[in-house]
Amino acid sequence: MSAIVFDDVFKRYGALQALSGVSFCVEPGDFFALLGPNGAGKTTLISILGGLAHADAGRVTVMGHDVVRDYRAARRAVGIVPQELVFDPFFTVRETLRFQSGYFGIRHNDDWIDEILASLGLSAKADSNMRALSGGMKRRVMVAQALVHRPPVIVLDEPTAGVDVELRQTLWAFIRRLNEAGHTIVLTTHYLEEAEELCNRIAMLKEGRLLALEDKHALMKRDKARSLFLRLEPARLPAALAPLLTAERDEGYALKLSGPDALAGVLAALQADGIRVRDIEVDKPDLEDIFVDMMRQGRMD
Ligand SMILES: Nc1ncnc2c1ncn2[C@@H]1O[C@H](COP(=O)(O)OP(=O)(O)OP(=O)(O)O)[C@@H](O)[C@H]1O
Repeated sequence: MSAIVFDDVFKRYGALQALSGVSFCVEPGDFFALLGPNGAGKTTLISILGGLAHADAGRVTVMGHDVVRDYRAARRAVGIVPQELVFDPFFTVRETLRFQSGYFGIRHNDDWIDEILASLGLSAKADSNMRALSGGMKRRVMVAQALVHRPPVIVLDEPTAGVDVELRQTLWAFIRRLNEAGHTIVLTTHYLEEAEELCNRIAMLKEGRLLALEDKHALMKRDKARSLFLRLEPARLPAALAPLLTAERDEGYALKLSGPDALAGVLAALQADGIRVRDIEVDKPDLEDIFVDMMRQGRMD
């Protein structure tokens, strides 16, 4: 059984088609990234998952529970960390978390609450009022709140937007531990390096459609384009290589290669013109290059 299933999900806001038939699954134990530019429909998908919005058509399940017909069970199976800070300013941090536990019918949850507070660096703030916390601390509470009922699936909607490096590291260390303990994690992020570092599967959404969904390593291998930087002696690029030139800098030439095999052709062209290579660097594409490329092409797989 998949942890999450989105099956042909459509959602329209007035004239705007926010989701146009999105289908994909997240498997148990995945650390899954949902990427896409502003307005792609990521938050809309997550809202439907959490029962905060209804799909016009299609089906969504969490741990086998339909988010509409089996709302309560579906809701219990998932913890969602929202993008916005939503809280009651008059409660303390601990009260907020106890209240949230009560919402799920869980009593005597203080041991787990203490563990979450400690893992998120919030122990010293347990008795502070929410309104007295800094923005970063409030965001930690949002994360804690999503975890009080120990959901098997944890969804984080841009959890590190506007958050300092320290919290980012604390948060990811904790989320990683939860993933290792068997929790399924889904995150939306604009920080591609975060997705690259943490996630094992990546989906890309654009204008309400899924552009790609792949194992991270397959995705990174798929786009074989490499960039090459050469310093030459004499400093002259053979005419045959001019179409590959992307920039001249630092007394050298940056070339775009169509794949790893293209390197042999470049070297042969240099040799034919009697040009010696003084210096050579080959860059692997990172996720950001691939992402930008795919978004530009609107590639549909
Ligand atoms: N309640 C709403 N009413 C009208 N339009 C909405 C509503 N919620 C979202 N939209 C629109 O639906 C589209 C998808 O929005 P959504 O928030 O899901 O995108 P996103 O991928 O999460 O973007 P971001 O990265 O900016 O958070 C956008 O064009 C947005 O303006």
